[in-house]
Amino acid sequence: MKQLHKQSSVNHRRDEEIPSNQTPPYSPKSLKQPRSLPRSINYLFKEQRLLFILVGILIGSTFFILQPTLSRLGPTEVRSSIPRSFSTDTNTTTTTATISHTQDASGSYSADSNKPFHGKVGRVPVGIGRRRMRIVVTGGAGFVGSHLVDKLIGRGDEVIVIDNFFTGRKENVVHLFGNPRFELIRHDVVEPILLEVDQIYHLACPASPVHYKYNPVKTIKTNVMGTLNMLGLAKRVGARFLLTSTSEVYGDPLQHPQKETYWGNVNPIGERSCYDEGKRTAETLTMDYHRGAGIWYGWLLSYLGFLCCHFFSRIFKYKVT
Ligand SMILES: O=C(O)[C@H]1O[C@H](OP(=O)(O)OP(=O)(O)OC[C@H]2O[C@@H](n3ccc(=O)[nH]c3=O)[C@H](O)[C@@H]2O)[C@H](O)[C@@H](O)[C@@H]1O
Repeated sequence: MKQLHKQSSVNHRRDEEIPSNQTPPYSPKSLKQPRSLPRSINYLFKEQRLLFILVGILIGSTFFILQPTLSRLGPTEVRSSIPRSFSTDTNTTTTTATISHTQDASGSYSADSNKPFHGKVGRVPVGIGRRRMRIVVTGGAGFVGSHLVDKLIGRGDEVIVIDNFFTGRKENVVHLFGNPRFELIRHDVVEPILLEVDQIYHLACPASPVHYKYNPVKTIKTNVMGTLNMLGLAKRVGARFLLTSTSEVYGDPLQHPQKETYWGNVNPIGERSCYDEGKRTAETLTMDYHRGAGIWYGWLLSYLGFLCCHFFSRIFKYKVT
């Protein structure tokens, strides 16, 4: 303690030794006289100053002309090298969309490389575009879901994907990692989740017979409890809701093609019922929430047609009330 005290007193003395008049006394600058015009022009022409100014202007303009192009190539808008095709007609109440893909024997997908990507990412000036929406897509890492997510991100919305990766793959959405408008949550829809969103696209469900028959009880649980949870969320936060149903809800139909007024020819106890009846119940729940809670809803029926073992196309019929 004593030593410290000594040290501080020494420092104090040193401070005292510093001469107080080190900084020169303040002397106000004499006021500058405004330059005359010929002198300014002379100044510009000396030492090639005008040339340097012109070169500077040229570099600046080149940067601002090229900047929009460069930003489109930036990391946030980097698109998958896989071209995708998805078109919707939002001006009418009926929307059709087609997706063409090839599927390899292992069940992994790659898009038809001849198809151009129509979902152009354009720059919308601030204040002109519509309000950005926050959308949750369940099953967004799956085949249909990942294309839907691309479309939504492409039009400028924020997307939260919820998926338990039962059949979905991170590879389907990996090109969106790092995009500030994209989030991925590993979550099973049979458990409730609370998110603040404007719209819910509910796609989570094993879709192929191999997968939905693997654990039939889980399949129907996903359809019933998962849909209930998502409808509950929609009611709570006032979100619009879209359910992906299936043409399988008609069972073994006696009508071809099936109209939405047709109720089907179904088997509630067969091996496929976990999927068919699960989707039927999901439709029932959606309509009941719509009637009871006034949720705006839509549904998407998918018709799967195998053209050959490695190629298939799907046509979706989307009806919004
Ligand atoms: O053809 C149809 O009718 C089906 O089309 C799509 O299914 P799809 O994209 O073809 O199938 P997957 O690629 O297997 O995608 C389903 C997604 O749901 C996810 N999932 C599945 C099951 C589950 O319990 N939770 C869950 O998040 C899977 O991991 C996967 O990402 C829809 O997602 C299904 O709801 C619809 O029944």
